[in-house]
Amino acid sequence: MGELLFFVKKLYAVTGKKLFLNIGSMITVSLLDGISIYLLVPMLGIIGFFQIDAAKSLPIPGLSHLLQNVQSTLNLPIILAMYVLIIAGQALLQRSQAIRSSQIQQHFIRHLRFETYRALMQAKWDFFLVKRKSDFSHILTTELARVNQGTNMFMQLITSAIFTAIQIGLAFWLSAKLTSVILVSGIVIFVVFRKYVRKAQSIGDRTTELSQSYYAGITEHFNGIKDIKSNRLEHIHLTWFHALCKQIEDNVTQFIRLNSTTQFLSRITAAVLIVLFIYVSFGVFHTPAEQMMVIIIIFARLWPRFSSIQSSLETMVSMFPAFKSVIQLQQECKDAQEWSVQKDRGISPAIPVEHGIECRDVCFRYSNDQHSYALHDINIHIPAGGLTAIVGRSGAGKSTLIDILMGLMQPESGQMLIDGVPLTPDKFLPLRSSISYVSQDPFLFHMSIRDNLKLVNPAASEQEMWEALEFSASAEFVSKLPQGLDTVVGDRGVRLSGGERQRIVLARAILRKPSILILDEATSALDGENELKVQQAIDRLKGKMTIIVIAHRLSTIRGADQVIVLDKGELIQQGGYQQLSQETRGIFSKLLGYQIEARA
Ligand SMILES: Nc1ncnc2c1ncn2[C@@H]1O[C@H](COP(=O)(O)OP(=O)(O)OP(=O)(O)O)[C@@H](O)[C@H]1O
Repeated sequence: MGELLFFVKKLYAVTGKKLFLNIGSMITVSLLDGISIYLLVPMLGIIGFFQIDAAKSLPIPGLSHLLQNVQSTLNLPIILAMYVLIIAGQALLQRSQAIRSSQIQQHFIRHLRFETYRALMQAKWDFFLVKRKSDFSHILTTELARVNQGTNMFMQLITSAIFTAIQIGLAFWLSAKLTSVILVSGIVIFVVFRKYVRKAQSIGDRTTELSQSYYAGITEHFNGIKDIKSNRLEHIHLTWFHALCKQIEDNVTQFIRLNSTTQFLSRITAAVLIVLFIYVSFGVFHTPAEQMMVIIIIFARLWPRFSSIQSSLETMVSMFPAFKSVIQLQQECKDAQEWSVQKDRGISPAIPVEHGIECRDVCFRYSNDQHSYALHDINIHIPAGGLTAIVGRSGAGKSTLIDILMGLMQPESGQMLIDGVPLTPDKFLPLRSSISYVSQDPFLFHMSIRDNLKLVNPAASEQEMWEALEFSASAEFVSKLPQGLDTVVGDRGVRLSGGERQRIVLARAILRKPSILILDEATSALDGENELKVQQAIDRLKGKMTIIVIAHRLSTIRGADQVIVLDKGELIQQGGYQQLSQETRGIFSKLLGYQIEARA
């Protein structure tokens, strides 16, 4: 019940007055429907089906008088025409109400979809480190589709509920005793059927679990398809997939079985009730035939609504877990929102770095229950306009340091300063506006090279794009592609080699004209010749921007103004390339020695 209320509140918050307007038109449609049934009485009276004493048979103040007048003053064609007019008016209203219902539903889903996506986009980087990405896709697709279906059911439910309430009201007016009998039976059935609604909700919970596993599984498998195929792991994944599909099938069958059971029970109950009803009306209450007929017509139309209310309720309730997971994700994202996102409207003015970036006593752990620190007591100064290289063994903390330098994560203690001014969370986004970052695993979108480049600088001219490609030693290979700049690179850039992909991403980073360029193993996939070209181009950038490079191949950082050596999260050496290579006891010269040995 709490969930239903929360859902309705949210629906109202998003759709506002439209929801009430729709309910108003539902009431009108139902009233017209009732009137059209009442018109049957004078119609049948005129035809001579039975003799009507409206005052006795339809004891509704005003209406009986009106019907008697109608019967005595109007002839059959006019009553028939009125009937058609009312039905046509009702159909017209029903049409616009159906459209409005769908608009409300679509507006609500669009809102939820956008709100969720925006919340995700505005969440901090650490949030993504602890979450499964497939869960986001799952919520944004499957779960929202279920919420859509549930909202549709909700609209149907209120239509049916209003229709039922009005028809019951009319019938009550006509015969309070008979209607009470039916109403009490209806309420008893509803209470008895409540356990089916609860069961529907638990099936809904299971649906969420299963489809989450399905999404996570297939996303992971297709991300690792090369490993699966090359290591002959297909059968393991097929077995998993087969078992999960079977569970999904069983779960759906269980829901259908439940739904059909309630439908079945409801039909049987309807038949028993009608029989009882006729017996009680004739035998006990001696109800007049025409009044009986109107009540029977009303209930014959009403009962399917009763069962559809039950069915809609089950479907709607089975969608609540999906709604809950959408709202829960939104809340988690809001709790993890970027510090400065409220003030930032997408385009933050870049922070110019004139003197340098400094880390003062920076400590960082990925989680509070970890003993070891990924970074411990880091004190460094990165001069503006210079080339700083960060080196160290695998797991030393290089990428973590870069993430902190980019304001993606906040130090647990200590602080970062830009030109001597502490970097507060409200400056994280402006700082990132001045950075171009190329990761270890460069990412290209499934579009043309041109579109990939223009992503960061939509106004870039043809010449600027070719200059950036020239910088990253990719102009030659791009010009040889059959479609040149318009070549589509495939999913994540799969149609290019690793080295080509890296070079395009590098061109994209340069095209942004950043004041800080961060390269995390950005030339690792290049051959010697291209790496040298890129190296020389980076050296030429010195003085124009602040460059920070993470490199495993130490030969690529010979031109660095400063080398920072990390080990197990600690800063263990800092200085010029030549200076560190001569400190024979230091880790840097050891690492250098291993690499010379490996090449020999
Ligand atoms: N998301 C994470 N959650 C928990 N621990 C992490 C996470 N990412 C990194 N670590 C840990 O933090 C430490 C530093 O990792 P980091 O990725 O910064 O090292 P690195 O020097 O960049 O390594 P590599 O050269 O292999 O990329 C490692 O011990 C690593 O296991």
